[in-house]
Amino acid sequence: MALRTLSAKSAAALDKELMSSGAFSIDQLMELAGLSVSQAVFKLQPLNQGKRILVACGPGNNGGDGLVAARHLYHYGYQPTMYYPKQSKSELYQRLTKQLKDLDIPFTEDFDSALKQADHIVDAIFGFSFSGEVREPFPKVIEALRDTKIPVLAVDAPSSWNIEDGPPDSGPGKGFQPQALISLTTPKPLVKWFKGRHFIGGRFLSPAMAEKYGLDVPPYHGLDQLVEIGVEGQKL
Ligand SMILES: NC(=O)C1=CN([C@@H]2O[C@H](COP(=O)(O)OP(=O)(O)OC[C@H]3O[C@@H](n4cnc5c(N)ncnc54)[C@H](O)[C@@H]3O)[C@@H](O)[C@H]2O)[C@H](O)CC1
Ligand SMILES: [K+]
Repeated sequence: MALRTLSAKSAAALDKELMSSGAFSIDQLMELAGLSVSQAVFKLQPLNQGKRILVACGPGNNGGDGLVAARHLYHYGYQPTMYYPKQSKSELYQRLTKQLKDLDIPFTEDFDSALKQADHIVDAIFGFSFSGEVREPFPKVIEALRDTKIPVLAVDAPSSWNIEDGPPDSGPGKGFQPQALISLTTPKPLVKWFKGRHFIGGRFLSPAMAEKYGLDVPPYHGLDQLVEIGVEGQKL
């Protein structure tokens, strides 16, 4: 089983195609992506080992995956706290945010204090559309993720890593190596530099679409919305 990687450009093209000829809405894709993220947290952080999950969300769809994951985590019995400093005004994000507020899930602007009270962190800041130097207000957040001893699950990419070239040589993300990563749809080239536990999620890829992009449909089992890569028989 070889899961091939997809460049940032091809990942964006596949996303677009899923939402045009594939007839999916962004809400659907994000719901399934976020559901996968929540299942990865469930595997990495059993409820009886600490329920406090700090979910750091960026301004784009990677952040949206974090918003969706937080809702599922709440329903599983976790206590999510949201850090979402650059909130999108689009209707989808307003709805996802309201759904969390209706569950009394707290939103904080004080990332450092929230970090001190977290058992696990979800890095949903930047995904495949990240480029260049990390802009405000995120440099100090990336630094904190780099330096913390609390485990971090990165969504689609460790935030601040270049999608093609991996970890940055300078800046706040230099030396950031999260404990776990969940790649959505398929891994991006940066996984070559990633050393932790690696999951694939986003269980919506059709065999025809996979073939068109030269990918394999990951070997999902039963009800699972994710598959761990690098465990026996599923080496990348
Ligand atoms: N098919 C799938 O796999 C799906 C994946 N999803 C997730 O969507 C992201 C990609 O989302 P996109 O909105 O294209 O971009 P990002 O969230 O990665 O980031 C864009 C956001 O970030 C800002 N930004 C970019 N660079 C910087 C920088 N250097 N400093 C600060 N800010 C920056 C930019 O301005 C935008 O606002 C993918 O990775 C998955 O996680 C979908 O949820 C569903 C389908
Ligand atoms: K991320």
